[in-house]
Amino acid sequence: MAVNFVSSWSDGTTLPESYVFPPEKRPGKDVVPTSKNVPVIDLGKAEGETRKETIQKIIEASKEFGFFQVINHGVPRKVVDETREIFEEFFELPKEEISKFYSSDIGKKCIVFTSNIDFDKEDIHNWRDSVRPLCTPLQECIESWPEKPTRCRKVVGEYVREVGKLGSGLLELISEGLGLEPGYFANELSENHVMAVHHYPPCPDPSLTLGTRRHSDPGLITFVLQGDVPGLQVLKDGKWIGVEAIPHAFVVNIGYQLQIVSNGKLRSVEHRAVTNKDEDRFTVASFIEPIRECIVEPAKALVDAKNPQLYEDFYTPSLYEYGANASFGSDLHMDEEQQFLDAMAMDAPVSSDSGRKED
Ligand SMILES: O=C(O)CCC(=O)C(=O)O
Ligand SMILES: [Fe+2]
Repeated sequence: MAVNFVSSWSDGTTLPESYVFPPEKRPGKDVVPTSKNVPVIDLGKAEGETRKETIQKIIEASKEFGFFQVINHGVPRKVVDETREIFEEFFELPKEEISKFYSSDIGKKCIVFTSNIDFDKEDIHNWRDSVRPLCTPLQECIESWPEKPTRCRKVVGEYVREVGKLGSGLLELISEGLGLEPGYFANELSENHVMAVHHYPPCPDPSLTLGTRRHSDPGLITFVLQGDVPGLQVLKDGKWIGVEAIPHAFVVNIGYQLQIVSNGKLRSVEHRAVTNKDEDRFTVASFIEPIRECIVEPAKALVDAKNPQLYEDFYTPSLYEYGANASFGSDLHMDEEQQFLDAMAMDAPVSSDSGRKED
């Protein structure tokens, strides 16, 4: 099947109309500061005397920005470098090879898409091509991942294991920081792991389009390898700030199910990725999230007379009713996402099919 991958038709000189965002959604020509404000946290200090202080930094950053970066995170450099190389090679394979994975079936263990999973239904497209391997259960998923490049399954399998360890460790620090019992997240709340790897080819006019449109992530927590080409921007007090590209660091952000579990203490913040004129940009996102059939609710320990429960408990399939593209690992459109959070807010009218469902 011939697929409209940006990387196959773009010669870097023309921006088709269907990639031009309406004026209010475009990045425009304003220079966005690549801010050092998004905290960089040294996870090497998460043990011993500096543990408390490190946890404090994580909680503060998650409240203020919904974002932070981690260094000394324990994922070996070799695994990070090889994973990036594998995906760069993947996107360079003949398009017939990549197209074998083209599908909008989000249940498939590995799909490739361009712009978004629902490309055909979109008015405006994102300037990107993506591959989305599911990772749970890992052994079963690996068998459906690409066999080319040859080391793909082995290397990416290792990457998923390492990022899984990092995720569990960080969630443990967060649960301690929130005052929850140890292991609060070490169950079905964090059992599902999905990746989305994006290729943003050079774009003739980055002021008019976006690589990834404005969204926030629906899962629990996300880890993004940005590499050395910046492009990720975060909304802070109504303004966009750029996230500095630190090779080998992970950008971490809070998904809105963690916002709900933390009863609004931690924030899931909107972000987007801009394109650039000169360089290919590759990012590797790992989404850690609740299993598909699970009750998600504000932690009881965080609700009391002074801190009323802010969100309804909900059954995860209800989240998927907020759009065909409510597939974790892809961007939910803002209106769907806002509808979901509004419906879950305690004082909002909850539509009959959006709340918790009985078995
Ligand atoms: O590619 C990026 O910089 C961000 C990607 C992202 O936000 C996502 O996949 O949810
Ligand atoms: Fe995202």
